Amino acid sequence: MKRSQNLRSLAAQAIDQVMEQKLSLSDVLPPLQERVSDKDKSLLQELCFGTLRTLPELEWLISQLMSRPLQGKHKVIHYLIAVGLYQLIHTRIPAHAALAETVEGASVLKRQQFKGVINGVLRQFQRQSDSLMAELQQHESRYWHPEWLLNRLRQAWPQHWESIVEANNHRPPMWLRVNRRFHQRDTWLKLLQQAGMNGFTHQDYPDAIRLETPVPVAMLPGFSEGWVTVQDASAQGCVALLNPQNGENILDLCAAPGGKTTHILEAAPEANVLAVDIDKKRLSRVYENLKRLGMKAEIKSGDGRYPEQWCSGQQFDRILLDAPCSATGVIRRHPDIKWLRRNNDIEELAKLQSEILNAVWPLLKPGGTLLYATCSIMPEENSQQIKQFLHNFADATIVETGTSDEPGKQNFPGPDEGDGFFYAKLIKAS
Ligand SMILES: C[S@@+](CC[C@H](N)C(=O)[O-])C[C@H]1O[C@@H](n2cnc3c(N)ncnc32)[C@H](O)[C@@H]1O
Repeated sequence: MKRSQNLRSLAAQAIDQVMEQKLSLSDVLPPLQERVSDKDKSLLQELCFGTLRTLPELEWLISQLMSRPLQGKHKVIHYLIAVGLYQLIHTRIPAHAALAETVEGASVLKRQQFKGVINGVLRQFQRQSDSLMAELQQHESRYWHPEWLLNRLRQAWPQHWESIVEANNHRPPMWLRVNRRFHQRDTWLKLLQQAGMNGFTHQDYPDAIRLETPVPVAMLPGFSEGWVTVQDASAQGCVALLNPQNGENILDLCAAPGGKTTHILEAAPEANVLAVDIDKKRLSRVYENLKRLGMKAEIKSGDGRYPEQWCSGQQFDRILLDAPCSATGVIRRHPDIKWLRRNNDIEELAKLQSEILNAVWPLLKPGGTLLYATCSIMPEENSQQIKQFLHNFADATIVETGTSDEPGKQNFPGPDEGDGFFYAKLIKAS
């Protein structure tokens, strides 16, 4: 039996590490989850995700409620107060329990001296919440995004930025990919319905099903047998567009953790797939995913910018380049992205993407297909990147995904849709 832990103090520590040390929540949260009972895991996750999602609102409220913000080694208490406010505004946790547990969090963090301050701030919020929440509506903090990102979104997507922000601020839908090797999508959907759950198909992506209500994977028919995989619909669009065929040589570059490697092999089980990624630790998850689904691929670690390090003269029929990117299309799944990315990352990533794209184009056979994809919604990483590429490489033509003047297909996140994603399908002259 795990001892009961103060979840608010754990959440404050996780948020402190994301915000102050710029660590990813997906690295910080799992070791904390191990310290709590199964019952408490989902509440701890909700406190971390929710507080990071709404942080600008919480920060603005704290600035109204405290004359001097807590800094330095006491910053964790600042985040504890944010966790307290998050519960009062956005959860159904009874206010007295939210208050008591949050105040107690200060003792667990060995900062008893702040118990009175935390109690005072949270109670003052309760007294003034109507007027404070009304005033918040006059401030940019109501969008829950950092200023640099809002500015970029407004500039890039004057028509769409508000719906993008709205989608980013909601919990994501749960999408599944039905493994064609076992069932047709509609057959598995019937199995899901027989098990008392419901799902919806996607108009463009033939293997995708969105669950009406997210559930633990163990409840899904045949999950452990590999009948379905959790994967966002837009991510599935990559293999729909790549259209891999049995017998072909396929390079899956930037492959880890292997979500698309396994999809390629579900669509074309007899394809020869080489999966390459720079990150050895993430590559171990490609092995795990292949093993779960009983599939085989060649796996190599290497830098996409230097193919000579991992490819000895091989040529490919198809290349999937799922490029490293700002991940601005998946903020609703990873709200820490808003706080880990910086404004000038976008240009740095665009440079890296173009170096990788230029380096692997020569590995494509004449007549072959390269699918460039990102989970970004920034034109610099997407349409502008491909426009420049088409300008530089006369033997490249864009098909099915826009034109040379307006290259690519850009998906935006939506409540019943997949994540924000970009695809450009390029064919090499034969
Ligand atoms: C969007 S993720 C890939 C997701 C993966 N395709 C999937 O479907 O599961 C981008 C990947 O690019 C890898 N990466 C970053 N820089 C790279 C480089 N220079 N060469 C190769 N891989 C790189 C990262 O390690 C990361 O795994």
